[in-house]
Amino acid sequence: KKTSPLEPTEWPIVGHLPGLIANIHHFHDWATGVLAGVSYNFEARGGRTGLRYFITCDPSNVRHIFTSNFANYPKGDEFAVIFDVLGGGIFNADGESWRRQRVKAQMLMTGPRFRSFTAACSRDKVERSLLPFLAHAADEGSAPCDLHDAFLRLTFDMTCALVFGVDPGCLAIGLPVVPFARAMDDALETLFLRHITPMALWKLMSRLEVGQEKKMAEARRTIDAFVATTVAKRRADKLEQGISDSYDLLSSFICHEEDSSNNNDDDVFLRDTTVNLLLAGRDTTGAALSWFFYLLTQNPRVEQKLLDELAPVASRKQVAADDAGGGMVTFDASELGSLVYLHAALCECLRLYPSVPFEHKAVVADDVLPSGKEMKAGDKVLVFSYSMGRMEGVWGKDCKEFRPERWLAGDESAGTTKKLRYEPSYKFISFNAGPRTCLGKEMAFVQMKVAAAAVLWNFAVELVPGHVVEPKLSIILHMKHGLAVRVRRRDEVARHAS
Ligand code: HEM
Repeated sequence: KKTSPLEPTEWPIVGHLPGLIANIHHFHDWATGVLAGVSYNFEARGGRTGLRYFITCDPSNVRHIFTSNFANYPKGDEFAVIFDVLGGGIFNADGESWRRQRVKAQMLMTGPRFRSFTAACSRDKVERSLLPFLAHAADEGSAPCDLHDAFLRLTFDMTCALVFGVDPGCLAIGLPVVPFARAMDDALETLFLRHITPMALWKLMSRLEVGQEKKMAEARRTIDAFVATTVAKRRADKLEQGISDSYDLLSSFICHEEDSSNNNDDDVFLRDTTVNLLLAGRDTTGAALSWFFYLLTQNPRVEQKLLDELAPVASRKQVAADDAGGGMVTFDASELGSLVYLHAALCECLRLYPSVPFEHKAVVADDVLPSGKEMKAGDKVLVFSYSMGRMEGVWGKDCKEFRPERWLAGDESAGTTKKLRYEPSYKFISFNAGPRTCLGKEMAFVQMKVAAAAVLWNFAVELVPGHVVEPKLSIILHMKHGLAVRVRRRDEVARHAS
């Protein structure tokens, strides 16, 4: 069966699976084409395998699911089983457990103390690790470097420092293999495959520890061991010296523990919370930075406009940087807060390449969506953020172009200062929408701005000719083949022309 030419054929017994398998190598773009061809809504059926999802990228449905009828669309038990590595942490939780975790995490993450810790950590890590790493790559001459890997290492170190209070040093020169970081990558890859493999099959593979599930089992052991060691160390710190001066989230959670006799339950809570926060913070921000620089290599006009915007801030700092000997400039988050074009360019990047390309929801009670689709209790919904950012009906005819200007209101030529245009979250869903909106959005912008501004100002980045950049199949929008680039110091190229 097929109702439109862009829709995959539905076969007896196996449903849409042959179409999915044939297009899995370019899954996100294929799914976007299908959704565009069927008015943004599609029911994917896996025939007798039992797989069935209602897939949507329709803003009116998104608004309904994430906000207006939020209580009817939790994450659901089945997804908690798929994402078992996250335990009962905030990403997996629903109802009262989710609400309590959210309140606690929000209290710790939005306070001024943690905010300034985030800003200081980000700047410090960029100055002490990212810039020296890129300087080393630039001095090496013609050898390409993988900027995607570098950004993931950077954000892993940054997030570990914020969450655990330890810097694993992933971005040290020589790029050491860090088993914990590798384990997180393996886990994410498996989580995607579990969405498209019948549950009975992947559960059997998991029990037998074969195939991809073998990797998952090993990853889980590595993650659990790392967290257990770190929690034990932080507890020991607390006993020995008190850790009230530490700003990282783990220390804050330990300080807020109500009953110190209940260490076992607390350890499970701390394990789940920290793994969730690490996943939330590391991969999302690292992936976004990678796509941002990929887009800049393809759009020199935007790159120049960003340099123009940075120039007045940088010129105040250049002398100090030259005096210090290195000649490289780093920026504080407070200096970048007013740069609207930088903010717009990051939003535009996340519109085209949302770090979380799809979201999942379950249906509690029968309901009718604004598109007219009847949902039954127990149904599963996938909301495709990647596709939503590329729909003409949502973003206009130029929706595939990288054009930060779409985020700006006001006309400089007419004397009005540019300011950011508000886009509702049910249309720009990259940070989720409604009560479950990303808790780290502000923190993510701080990290991205500090890293992006420093790299942009100090280095010219060029994509290695012929290198193919495309998304990887994962629940986070990583790059399948990395981002192979050559970097040069800006003072060796014509510096900041305008
Ligand atoms: C560019 C960077 C980021 C993007 C695009 C992003 C996006 C998202 C999205 C789409 C969700 C919803 C996920 C889901 O429910 O399945 C989410 C949730 C969340 N994010 Fe972020 N995020 C980013 C950075 C961060 C950072 C740095 C943190 C801090 C550690 C963070 C903390 C969280 C938390 C705690 C939630 C769960 C909220 C809840 O369920 O109530 N995020 N984020």
